[in-house]
Amino acid sequence: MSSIISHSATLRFRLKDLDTLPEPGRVLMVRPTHFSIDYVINPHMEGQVGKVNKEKAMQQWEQVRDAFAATGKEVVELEGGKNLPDMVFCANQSLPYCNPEGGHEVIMSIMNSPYRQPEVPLIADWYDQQNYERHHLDGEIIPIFEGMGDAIWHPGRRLLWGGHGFRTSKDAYTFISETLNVPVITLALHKSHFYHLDTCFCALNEDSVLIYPKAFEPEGLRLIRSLFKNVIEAPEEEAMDKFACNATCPDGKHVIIQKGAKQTSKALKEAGFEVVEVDTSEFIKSGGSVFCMKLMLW
Ligand SMILES: NC(=O)NCCC[C@H](N)C(=O)O
Repeated sequence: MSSIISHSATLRFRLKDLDTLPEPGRVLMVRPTHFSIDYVINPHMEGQVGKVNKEKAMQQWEQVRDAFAATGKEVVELEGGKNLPDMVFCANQSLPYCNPEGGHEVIMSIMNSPYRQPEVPLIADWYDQQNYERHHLDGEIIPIFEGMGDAIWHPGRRLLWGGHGFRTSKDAYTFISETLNVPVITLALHKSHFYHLDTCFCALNEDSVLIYPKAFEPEGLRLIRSLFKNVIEAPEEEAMDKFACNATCPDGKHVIIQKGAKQTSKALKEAGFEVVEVDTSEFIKSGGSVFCMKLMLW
């Protein structure tokens, strides 16, 4: 069922009308060997050029990797490309999918920044080794799409949430919806600190989502509230400084999140989740945390 839904008035299905989507069993991570801040392409990077502590970043990355492994997921490690300091944020170069026949497909990104564009062919090579069917957007028509930074699967259902405004053009979702045969709910982003959907929206399980509400337009909030029964809200300072909404719930139960997001962690615990705190402070300097540092796949 392909369709684009941008207004709650045109939402014609309930979650249980949609086919189920299996839980991803694997986690891809790119080692931060070449991670650094060499340029500024989002507001979090301002004043941070040259300020990454590389040894600390490696330790933090290993802690995140171990947290995913502890949930029982298979972690696949890739080496980052030389001179590609942002490749560690491997949520961004692609959108993988497991189709109803169990086949593996992927939509490759068109990165907004020329600094990051060479990351995509390296990740595409990896998908070829994994026998994924690759799809590419027509760059003449769709200028930008940043993979799972903006396009996030609804846990357990064949439904995609698609952020747009800063790093992804809304038109990308027409191609994605038709190619993968899934409905896409589009969400406009309008605050530059929340430039990817994954900075303000974390789908936890089929019924629950963690959001920073002010990053959305009223219509986007209506759509989110129409499909998630439990909407947990992160306060501004935790969403902004602790990247609280850039958490990941890989199994519907554990939430891996930047440490120190106290109110968010409390709300998650009250909602029945097990909170696993990690420190990603070196990566937050670049505008990313747990969610961006990995890619869930099948
Ligand atoms: N939010 C994400 O999905 N990724 C973080 C990307 C950080 C990187 N410095 C960038 O601005 O592209």
